[in-house]
Amino acid sequence: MKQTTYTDAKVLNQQFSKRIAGLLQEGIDNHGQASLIVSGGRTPQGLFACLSEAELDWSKVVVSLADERWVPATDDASNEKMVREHLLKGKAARAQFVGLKNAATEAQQGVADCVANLREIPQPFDVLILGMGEDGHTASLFPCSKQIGQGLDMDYPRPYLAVQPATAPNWRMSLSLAALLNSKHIFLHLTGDAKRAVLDKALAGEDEFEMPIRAVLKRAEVELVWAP
Ligand SMILES: O=C(O)C(O)[C@@H](O)[C@H](O)[C@H](O)COP(=O)(O)O
Repeated sequence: MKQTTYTDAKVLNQQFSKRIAGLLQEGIDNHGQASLIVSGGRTPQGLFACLSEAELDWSKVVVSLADERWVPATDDASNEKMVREHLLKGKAARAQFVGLKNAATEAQQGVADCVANLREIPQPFDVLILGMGEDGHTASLFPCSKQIGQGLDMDYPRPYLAVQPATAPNWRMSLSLAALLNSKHIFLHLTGDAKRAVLDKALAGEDEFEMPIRAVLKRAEVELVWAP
C-alpha cells in the first residue's frame, strides 16, 4: 500500500485536496466529466472545505457518496447534509451531486432508485475517498451487520445494498465492495494514532468479515493518506 504522511491535518487537507483536484482535472480532460465518491463521518470535513476552493470546472464534476445513513437530508446524521455544508460550497457549489437517500421509507426499498441514479455518475469512478471506523468498517460495510456477506461478495448483483449495523444507529445505504473497487484512484483517508493502530491491526490479519477494510486493501491499489 502506498502511504503519504503529512505533518498535520491542516497540511494534509491542503495537499490532498490539490491531488484530488488534479485527478478530477485529468478525468475532465480525458472524458469531459469526472466523478468523486466521498465518505461521511468527521474525518473528511476539513478536507472538503479546502477542496471546495479548488480551481476546477466543477460543473463537470459529479459528486456522490460511498454510503449514506437512511435519515432525511436535513438530519445531522446525514452524509448528504455534511457534504452539502462542507464540500458543495464556494467553487464546488457548481458540482452535480447524486445523493443516496431517496423517498423510500426503508433503505431496502430505496436500493432500486440508487441503482438507477448510478447512471448519472461517470464510471469507473475517478476518485474514491474512503474512511474507516474503529471496527474496521469502510463505507457502510459493517463487520457486525447481517448483510456483510452480500456487501463483500464480489458477485453480488447490485452496486448498492441496504445495511443495518448492529453497533451504529440507522439503516445505511452502501456501495458494495465490487462497486467501490470500480474506481481509478482509491484513497484511505485517516487521521490520528487510534485509526493508524486500527489500520495496523487490519494489515496484520486476513479475516475480511472481522475487518471489511481488509477486503479493499487486498484487492485494490489503495493509497493511505494520513496525518497525526
Ligand atoms: O458515513 C459513514 O459513517 C462512513 O462513510 C464511514 O465509513 C466513515 O468513513 C467511518 O465511520 C469513519 O468515520 P469518522 O471519520 O467519523 O471517524
